[in-house]
Amino acid sequence: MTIYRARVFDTPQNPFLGGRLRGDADCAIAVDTDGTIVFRGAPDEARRRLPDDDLVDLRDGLLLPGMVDTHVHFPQIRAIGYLGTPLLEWLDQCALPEEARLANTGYAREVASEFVTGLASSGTTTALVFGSHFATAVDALFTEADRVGLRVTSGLVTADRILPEPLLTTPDRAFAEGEALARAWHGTGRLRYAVTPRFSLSSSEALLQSDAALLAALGGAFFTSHINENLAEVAAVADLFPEARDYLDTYDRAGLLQPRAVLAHNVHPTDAELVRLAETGTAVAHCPTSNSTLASGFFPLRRHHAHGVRVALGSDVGAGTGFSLFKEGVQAYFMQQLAPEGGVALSAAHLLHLATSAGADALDLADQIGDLSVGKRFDAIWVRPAPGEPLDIGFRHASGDDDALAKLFALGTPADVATVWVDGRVVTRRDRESGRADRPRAGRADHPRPSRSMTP
Ligand SMILES: Nc1nc2[nH]cnc2c(=O)[nH]1
Ligand SMILES: [Zn+2]
Repeated sequence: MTIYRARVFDTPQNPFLGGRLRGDADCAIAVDTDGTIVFRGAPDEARRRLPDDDLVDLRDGLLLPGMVDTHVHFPQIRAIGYLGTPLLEWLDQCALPEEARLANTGYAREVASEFVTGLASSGTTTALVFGSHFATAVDALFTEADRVGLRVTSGLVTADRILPEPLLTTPDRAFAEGEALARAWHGTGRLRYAVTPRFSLSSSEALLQSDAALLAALGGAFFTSHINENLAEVAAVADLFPEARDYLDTYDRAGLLQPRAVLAHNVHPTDAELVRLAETGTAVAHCPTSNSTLASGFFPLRRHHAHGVRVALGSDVGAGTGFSLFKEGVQAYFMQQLAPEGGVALSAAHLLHLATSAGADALDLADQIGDLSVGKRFDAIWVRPAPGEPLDIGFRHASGDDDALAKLFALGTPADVATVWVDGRVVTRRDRESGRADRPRAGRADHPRPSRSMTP
């Protein structure tokens, strides 16, 4: 058992439904050797109940739930930062040529290591990851995620038209390769499989049907793809699927929609699509830096919520500009502030909820992660800015919890994420002197600065 003593922020009560930020100025959280939170309360009570257990003093900073990224592309870490083109041109010029390089398994392994390091060192402990068109590359991703211990749901990306030839497959091959990957990884440790057609634009009806058949065959797997991101894309999908009522219907007709489904973007939905998303329980990943980079448009958050559609955050690396969900949170705030039809006024508590509990809910993990309550897994991040940095000054002069959290979203970067735990084990820690995050490690029980002698 280890007791962590810290200032703790989380959002067990949904702020979009009247809940508030839970800010505990001086809180003890006891975690058993299995990684479950077994006590949360006053430090002196923790000491009374658990007099012999290690106590780790994290009061110099903030303890938050691990971040949950519901849409991020593994093969695109080296493509981040290509500015100035809309979606379809960006795919042609930037993303797809890079994705083709993952045919080389050595290259894919390097990228997998960079990618998992990028997630962990930014404080992302759980992610729904868009995989690669190459089964060997997806295998490399699962291998690395398993080694480090992150919670990753991912799968083979499928396409059978429009994309460059090396990225194409056939419905039969997609099924066979996806099934083999899922048999190897779905349910292994913290890993799960996601059936992943790239988008309807690059999918025949037969391919979507084969993806749906695999989803049905696996049981408990996810479906993820893109939808309604860009107006030229939406028009092209309408041309290719004349029978479909709308973009969503291309997936719906194949039988892909379900509560374990996450569609990225949905910047340009119809009301009928929002109704159907809610009916099927499909969640939406809102990716605000990507929507800005590619000038895709303003995300209609109010309409999603009015229809009862679940929304969480995605970084959409590499159209998105990095892994940090602090940045995605503040960009979501900016865009709602500027939305032409009137956006949702987002508080810092809303942003934390979108980056943690809402993501846990979208990934059907709300019973395990998303906040730091008793009974949940200890997936957590310790944010400790360097002394004298603007975030450190902000924390020291904040007027209260909401103000401190707003400063975190305004100023926080991966450099401020000092330690990251999954299931109670350190997966990465940043060296105070060099500022470097150590290479994410293979889930060893390993805690920062334990001190049994410290009295709370
Ligand atoms: N943002 C984004 N949208 C897509 N639609 C199809 N593929 C992609 C992709 O890689 N990134
Ligand atoms: Zn994407």
